[in-house]
Amino acid sequence: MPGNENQYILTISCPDAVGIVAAVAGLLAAENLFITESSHFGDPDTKRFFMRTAFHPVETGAFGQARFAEQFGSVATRFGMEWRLHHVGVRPSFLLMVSKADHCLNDLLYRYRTDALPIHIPAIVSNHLDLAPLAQQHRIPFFHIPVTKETKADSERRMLELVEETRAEFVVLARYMQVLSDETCRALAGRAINIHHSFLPSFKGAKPYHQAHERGVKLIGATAHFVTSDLDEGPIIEQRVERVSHTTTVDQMIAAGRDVEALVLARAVAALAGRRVFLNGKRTVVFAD
Ligand SMILES: Nc1nc2c(c(=O)[nH]1)N[C@@H](CN(C=O)c1ccc(C(=O)N[C@@H](CCC(=O)O)C(=O)O)cc1)CN2
Repeated sequence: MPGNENQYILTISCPDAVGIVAAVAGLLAAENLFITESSHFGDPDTKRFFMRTAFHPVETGAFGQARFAEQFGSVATRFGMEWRLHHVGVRPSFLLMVSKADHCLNDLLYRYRTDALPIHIPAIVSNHLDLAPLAQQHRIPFFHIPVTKETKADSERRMLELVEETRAEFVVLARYMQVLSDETCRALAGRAINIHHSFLPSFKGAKPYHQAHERGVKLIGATAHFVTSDLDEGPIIEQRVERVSHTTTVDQMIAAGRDVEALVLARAVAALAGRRVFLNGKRTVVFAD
């Protein structure tokens, strides 16, 4: 089994139909490509089909992405596919956005530093200076973009410029506590995710633990979701819960929630980096790792 240098991941989504898997596998076989892992799902509601196939060329060095695109093109056209080919050796790039809370950023940076999360982090952006030292410790460029009602549009324009300049593929709101405008959400559609500190759809908004405590819940949680104009309504990628009781104070909920938020966000970033996440209307398809 070759290392990452010869591993590829093919991701496909298209209207569901008979013969898709056979056509894809047949093309890969014809190109002498060895499938190491493959997952697929057809949604009976959206009538949409999703497939993720990992493969490597049998003969090292015999594979060309241009030739693959040429050969695969006929299959893609026949089924109306949206498809992408990802080289496993190329680390996807995630621009991180934070405010003052450091637990999600700290966790992502630890996994990045220890190579548990094979990604590239070109920049950390914040509307406060509190987390600049953490970025400097990891030698990651830090950009302070304050946000007020008056500067919001310019601040978001600068953030989008940084996404372009750093060529970040994804944007992660790692407890970034400003609501992004519709325009910015459109610019980042399908490539920006947020960690919300509740088990959505319960307790949307800025203070979910206070809402949870007031409601007297017995489970708290966290949700990683795509960012859309509708606050905390985006398609869900990952969720997790933690048991609490009548004795649990709001501060204890916030403390317990930190670990849940950090884990949920790290799992969502890992799933995106592994090319296992697909948008499926208001929902997602997330293939297991
Ligand atoms: N367009 C979107 N932007 C953001 C989303 C989203 O789903 N869509 N998620 C939030 C994160 N978040 C909850 O997870 C959240 C953050 C902030 C607020 C809020 O009301 N903020 C106030 C300002 C608060 C402050 O200055 O500290 C506001 O923006 O007026 C609600 C929910 C990130 N952005």
